[in-house]
Amino acid sequence: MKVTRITTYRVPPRWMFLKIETDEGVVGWGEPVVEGRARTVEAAVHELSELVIGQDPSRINDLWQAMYRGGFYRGGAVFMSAIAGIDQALWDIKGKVLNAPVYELLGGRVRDRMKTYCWVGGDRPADVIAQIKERMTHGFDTFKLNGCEEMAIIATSKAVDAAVSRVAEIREAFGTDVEFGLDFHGRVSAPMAKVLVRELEPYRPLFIEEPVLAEQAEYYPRIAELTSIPLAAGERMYSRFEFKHVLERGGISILQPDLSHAGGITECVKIAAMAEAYDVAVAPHCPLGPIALASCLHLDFVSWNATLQEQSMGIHYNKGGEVLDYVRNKEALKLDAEGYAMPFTGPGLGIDVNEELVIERSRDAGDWRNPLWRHADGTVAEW
Ligand SMILES: O=C(O)C(=O)C[C@@H](O)[C@H](O)CO
Ligand SMILES: [Mg+2]
Repeated sequence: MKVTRITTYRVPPRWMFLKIETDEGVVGWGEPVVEGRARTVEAAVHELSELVIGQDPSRINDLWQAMYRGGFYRGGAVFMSAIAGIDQALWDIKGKVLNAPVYELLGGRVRDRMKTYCWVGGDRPADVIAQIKERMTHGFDTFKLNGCEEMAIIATSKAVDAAVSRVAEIREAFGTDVEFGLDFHGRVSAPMAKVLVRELEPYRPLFIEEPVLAEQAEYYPRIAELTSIPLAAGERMYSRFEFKHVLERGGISILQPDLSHAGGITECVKIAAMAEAYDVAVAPHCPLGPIALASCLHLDFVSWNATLQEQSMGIHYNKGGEVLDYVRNKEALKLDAEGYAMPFTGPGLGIDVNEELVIERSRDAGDWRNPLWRHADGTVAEW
């Protein structure tokens, strides 16, 4: 079998799907994207396709190494997201050829179902109590929200109080009937992270995500020394070679590799295994579409230390498109009454992509951008 063509489709709300065709008619789908830089990743995919077209799609490991090492420069959000989408599609093809779900090809399931969580609140966390109540009617009991709005490098007590009181309200309203992660989203400086983790400690959030920016990773162990709240990070790290430093330094209890940013299934399964050796959990990051989510779930089903799966159904970013829109076999991503995902039964990634709708929606995909925030003094603020 040979790869004959790689096609990319930018689609609403802010995703990109990739289709790999072969000379034997087997097709695989992937989801490469850097949110807000879809066209850049699209260009990277088509440059990398020179290494894939004409090749045997079954040789995923060799194709991965060629894409990663073959261009001299490596790593980073764009290249690793492009590789991720191609990798996902190659696994999809392999599973279809061998008539097995990807998790079977990776050694079979360690669990019967996978716990998921959903977002509440938006860029600026608001209405979280009402949204938690609403999501609980659908069986969710685990949530994530942004921990704060813009946060100055040395923030005011008012800004700290706003972050803490929101969490206090959640505990006041739901007690321990709910669990929730707080996403600092890289908005919090190292000095303010020390303040916030101490103030938040009494409310026991399930985890604090991106307590500081990934480029401040040396602070993870220092912040971890100040709190018992598990720290989580990973959505802006892109390969084993970045995650290894985090594991060696310590401080992070939950790694959150993104299957559409960190080199795909091939790379993230290795990251999950590395994390297990350090007694660190994995909770794959996934604010994206159905193919990304399916890729995460195949990793979850074979990783003993997978603890939670982010899924973006109803996330505040999904304007103009929802996770199940592009999926014919919507039942494959149906969550049970307690918010768990079930093992796929179909071959490959287990997602039957509605290609007609993808093509139609790709004609007017728009170019999603995250907002550029600024502090009151006009300086750029971390979004
Ligand atoms: O889901 C998360 O944890 C996020 O931090 C969302 C962020 O990754 C946006 O997707 C960036 O566009
Ligand atoms: Mg996040």
